[in-house]
Amino acid sequence: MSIDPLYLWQHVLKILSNELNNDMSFNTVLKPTRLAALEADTAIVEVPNDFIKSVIEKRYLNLIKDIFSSVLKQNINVVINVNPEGFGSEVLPDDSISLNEVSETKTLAEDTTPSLNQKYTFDTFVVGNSNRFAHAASQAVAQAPAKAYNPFFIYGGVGLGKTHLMHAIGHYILQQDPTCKVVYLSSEKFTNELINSIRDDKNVEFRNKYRTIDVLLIDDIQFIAGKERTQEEFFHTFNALHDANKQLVISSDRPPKEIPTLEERLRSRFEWGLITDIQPPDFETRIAILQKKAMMENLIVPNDVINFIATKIETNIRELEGALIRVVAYSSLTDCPIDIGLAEQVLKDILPDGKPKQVTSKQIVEEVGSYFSISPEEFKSKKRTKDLAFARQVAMYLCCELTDLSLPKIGEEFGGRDHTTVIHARDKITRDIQEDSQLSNAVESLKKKILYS
Ligand SMILES: Nc1ncnc2c1ncn2[C@@H]1O[C@H](COP(=O)(O)OP(=O)(O)OP(=O)(O)O)[C@@H](O)[C@H]1O
Repeated sequence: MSIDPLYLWQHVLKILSNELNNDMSFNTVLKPTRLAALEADTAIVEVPNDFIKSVIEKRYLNLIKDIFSSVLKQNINVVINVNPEGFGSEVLPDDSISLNEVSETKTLAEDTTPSLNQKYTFDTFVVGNSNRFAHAASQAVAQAPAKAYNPFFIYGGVGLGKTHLMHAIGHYILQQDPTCKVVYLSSEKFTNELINSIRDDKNVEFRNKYRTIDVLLIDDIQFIAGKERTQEEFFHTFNALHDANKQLVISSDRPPKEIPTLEERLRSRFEWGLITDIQPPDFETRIAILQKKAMMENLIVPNDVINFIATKIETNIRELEGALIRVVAYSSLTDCPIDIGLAEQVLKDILPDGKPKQVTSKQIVEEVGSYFSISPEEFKSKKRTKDLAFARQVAMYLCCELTDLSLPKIGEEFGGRDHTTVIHARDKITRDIQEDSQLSNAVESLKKKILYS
């Protein structure tokens, strides 16, 4: 059995898009491409014209090679060939634009049609205990936009299906009414467009674009925390849409009240409607997701291998899918049958002996810092503001839990604090976790991030 090049290429592009942080040139240069063949150790990628070929070769070739090599666990050469056939007319014409203009090709007026992933529908979403409520609420919103719950706020850890549900809502609404103006975007893109509109003096255009739509699906809202001007603009967009009875769907990696430096007026608005969370899937749901993915992609994978993957990867559905692809791709490249031995071999580096990797205090400080929007230096500083002191205690607690460092050593890592401070932090957070389920979830997801990413 061989892996479908289309499927493999989509997977590579997804990783690439994440690596490039949704860089605007992605849609212009990298999307109109396809994997024509994967022969031995060479991937042949087809592009519509010489211009795109030269941009990819100059900017992205090494990254693409790295991604292929890591997905397929062997060195892969990548060759870019020009083949205009079958790419359609929407592709950027050859030489129509210079290399340094690539990231400027999208205008504000453009792109109000949502870029919804065709695969992210309610039909392809596997429902389990961890996401049942979020799924039911999403369906209610899709069936009665702006009537059921407005705004609708979904939160949960990385790769657990928030974007999938948002797209499913968008698809459903468009099926019922294709004239409906549905816009999906990340809060980062909203911020970038706002910045561009200020730079290009196109504020009015920006406002018109976002205040005249019927359904706004905005992903990863936590990124607007601390960005005053974006919050201000989003506040007005929110009000304009809500007042006009338009649906807002918002996602985040945490509930509104845990987003630091989010303005109170926005926080309270996010709490007007329904807030729902998605938890990591249980074992049965992980199995069901893997079986569904295998079925959708026509992959034949033995049950014991599915069980093996579902046992090993517990928290992130994106990683679950990635592991399945790796195993199938490796088997098709090496002509070896898919069995547990092969799966173990292929997934070895992401599952080191099943034991969690060695954790350092630096990693803990980085993850906790990114969660609370605090820089690593601040953890060491003498400052004791409430938020900082709390984040520091969480980081100290995690150092006690996840590293072999002694208490004095942990104190040292946090700006030379005494070991009794570390004991106090450890005991306090242990108590807080027992009393506060949201904190408990947050600490659990931080632990998983530190241990497995
Ligand atoms: N319940 C599910 N059934 C089927 N596939 C799922 C389910 N949940 C997530 N997935 C798949 O897992 C992958 C990651 O999901 P998605 O991108 O929606 O996660 P996310 O929560 O938005 O993550 P992030 O926080 O990184 O943005 C997608 O390919 C999605 O289709």
